[in-house]
Amino acid sequence: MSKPIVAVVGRPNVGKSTLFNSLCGQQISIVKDTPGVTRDRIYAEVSWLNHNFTLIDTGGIEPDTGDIILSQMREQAEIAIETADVIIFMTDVKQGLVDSDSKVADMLRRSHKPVILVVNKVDSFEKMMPDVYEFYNLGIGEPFPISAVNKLGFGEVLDEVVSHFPEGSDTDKEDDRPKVAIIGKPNVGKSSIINKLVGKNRVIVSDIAGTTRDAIDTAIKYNGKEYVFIDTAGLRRKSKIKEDLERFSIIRTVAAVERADIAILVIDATEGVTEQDAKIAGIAHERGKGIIIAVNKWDDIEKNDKTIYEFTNKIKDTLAFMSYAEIIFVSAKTGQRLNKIYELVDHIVDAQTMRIPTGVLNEILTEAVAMKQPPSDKGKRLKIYYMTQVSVKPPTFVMFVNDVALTHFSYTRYIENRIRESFGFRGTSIRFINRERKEKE
Ligand SMILES: Nc1nc2c(ncn2[C@@H]2O[C@H](COP(=O)(O)OP(=O)(O)OP(=O)(O)O)[C@@H](O)[C@H]2O)c(=O)[nH]1
Ligand SMILES: Nc1nc2c(ncn2[C@@H]2O[C@H](COP(=O)(O)OP(=O)(O)OP(=O)(O)O)[C@@H](O)[C@H]2O)c(=O)[nH]1
Repeated sequence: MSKPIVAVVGRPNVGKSTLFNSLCGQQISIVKDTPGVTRDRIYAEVSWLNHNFTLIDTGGIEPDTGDIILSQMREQAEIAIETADVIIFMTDVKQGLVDSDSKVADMLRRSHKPVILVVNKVDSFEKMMPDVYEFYNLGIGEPFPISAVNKLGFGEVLDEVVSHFPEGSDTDKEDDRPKVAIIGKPNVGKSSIINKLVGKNRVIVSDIAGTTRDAIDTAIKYNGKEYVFIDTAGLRRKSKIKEDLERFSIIRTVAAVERADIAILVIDATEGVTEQDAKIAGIAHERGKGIIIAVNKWDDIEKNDKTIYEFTNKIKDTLAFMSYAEIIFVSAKTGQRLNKIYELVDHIVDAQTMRIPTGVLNEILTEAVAMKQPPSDKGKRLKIYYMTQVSVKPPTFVMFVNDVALTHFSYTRYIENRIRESFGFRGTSIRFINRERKEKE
């Protein structure tokens, strides 16, 4: 399932943050013990009618001179054109039409992406509409007046946004080739890995159904089967601002991971695992994607018989929130163990789509509860009546309980571990939903 991406572009101070917060307010989910990029508010999930999409704020830090603003807006627009299905171009009725708006509008028009022109700070539609019409001059269509602060005009804008989504973008595709995003910090060897895997096995990529992005996808045939690799490497941005570079790389990662079943997080063996790796890994984890951690440049470090063990421990420590991830040690230079990636991808796809019969699941639950009592609070004990698997990719289980307030993260984790001991589910996260049910048994 690939969710559409909507990017917001606009000058500093036009109200992007306000729009973002008003639209996403309660919906920004902070996943427990995930190092959250969501907290930096670069992207968030939005639901409108029957559509779900990822909203991205391309705006970076605030520059202080006109020149920098323009060059920064160009970068924002480029990143939006590159990654988004629909672009919201945001302007400000109070500042009026500015020269840099026109230049960016030209860029967006040439991209042939759907662009929705939004004019913010129209706090009174009645009084300010004449000023809004001025924005027709940008030549990118009808301006939509909104007031981000007062949440006015959102319905019209969102209707317009979802009307541009590619047909069937939020339903499952008939394309059943595994889709694998290669993610990681700059310079860890993402392109080198893809290039080595390609060797002589590249096949021409046909469009992945439902996407309008000019993606850098590579289809590779291995053992008679096709795999699609989605690259986030290259395209080095010229920005001198470090925060912007990081923001852009996060946006591209979100866009790639959104379209993938599995993410390969590439780590540089010569640098070890870092907080930045954890941040990038969190993007795939939050989305419930399959995960392979590939420790690359394995040829380039000194090793003894404990090195793999020590490295594995360090990864498990820094990336404790995804202990289910598969870990491999590879070299894009020598090709060492690279072909094992296909095998792991196949296994993970199986794990992501595995369905456990309710009967078997409940045998495990009964045994788990007998071995360790559920938590209690103020004399009342949690009861788990039964559980059932409701979906796949990632495997999701509903637990019917007497009182949701009594459920506890650590006990759910305990149940998860019991389930993993029985069924593996290697390489994929699994999710639990607690649902209250009237006591009757
Ligand atoms: N009157 C009015 N003010 C608004 C509205 N939306 C935002 N503002 C104000 O405009 C200012 C800038 O808003 P932000 O949301 O921080 O703008 P931004 O585009 O995210 O700015 P950067 O973070 O610099 O890119 C704030 O003082 C907001 O309160 C609106 O609908 N009406
Ligand atoms: N020794 C060694 N060097 C490697 C290996 N893989 C990549 N490199 C080197 O690491 C550098 C970065 O490799 P790239 O493949 O460009 O890295 P990337 O992650 O695609 O980088 P960005 O485009 O910045 O995102 C290059 O100089 C490669 O030659 C490896 O397995 N062993």
